[in-house]
Amino acid sequence: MPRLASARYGKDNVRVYKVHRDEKTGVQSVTEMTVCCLLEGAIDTSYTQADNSVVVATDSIKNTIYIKAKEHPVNPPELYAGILGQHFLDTYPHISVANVKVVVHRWTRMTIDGKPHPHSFYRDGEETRTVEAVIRRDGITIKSGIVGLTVLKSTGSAFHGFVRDEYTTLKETWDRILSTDVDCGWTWKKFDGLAAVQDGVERFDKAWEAARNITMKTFAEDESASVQATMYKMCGQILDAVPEADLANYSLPNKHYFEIDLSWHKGLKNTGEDAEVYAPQSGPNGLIKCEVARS
Ligand SMILES: O=c1[nH]c(=O)c2[nH]c(=O)[nH]c2[nH]1
Repeated sequence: MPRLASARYGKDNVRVYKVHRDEKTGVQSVTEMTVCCLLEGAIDTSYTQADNSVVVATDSIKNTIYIKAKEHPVNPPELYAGILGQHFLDTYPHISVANVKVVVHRWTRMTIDGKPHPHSFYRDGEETRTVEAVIRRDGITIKSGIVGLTVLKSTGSAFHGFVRDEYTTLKETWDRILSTDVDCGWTWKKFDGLAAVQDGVERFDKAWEAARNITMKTFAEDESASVQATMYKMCGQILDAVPEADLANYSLPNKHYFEIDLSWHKGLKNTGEDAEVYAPQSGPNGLIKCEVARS
């Protein structure tokens, strides 16, 4: 007999937009997010015995995502994720885990004639702010992150001293282009419950801002010996800046820019110190990951 080893279900790709209108100033603020909410619990019979009596319909889960966004703040996303997940545990005794993922998309306020515009915004990149929360009756775990922040430095990056053997063609370099799409995260120490998430809620925006600044400053200023060495430094700085986080992680593609030998055309010099025109590669790319904990 087969055995149901694990199961979760819910609604994915629920797109939500919320506006806040400041009646006094007329200034409006907007949040756009994509939400995934998957439930676990005593739901096995819905799979094994076609028993729908234990199923909170995914359509109802979608409705709940909208209703909780109306009833409660959606910022910071860590708080909204906690509120949404807690609702399912409080409402349905047979549900024991809510897995909530929130992806916040950028809408940056326009500056028009030097002034912040009260109700117009632009998408200044595909970078998102992410939250993965797991809500259980004995506590809430939250991982926050930044995904899709594309960065490039045109110098200040080297890569040499790596293994050279009969498989190696890569030349050592003391000066290369470094580019990546940042995917980084920081995992919060477990919260006892929703009240603990709510208490000192400003920690979440502060950590996000710190992680973003650390990522960009270290990327820009580090004389990088490798992606590995630079990302490890970033993780350490995030752990210093966010004392309530006990893990920091990065996953970084190494997006290669190849030199082009143009010497065949009138002896044009375009390699080594003369390199100016490069060929950006869409793949293959390196992919380098690490997770750093407190010692
Ligand atoms: O920073 C780097 N790390 C590597 O592991 C690696 N491997 C490679 O071919 N180029 C690079 N660059």
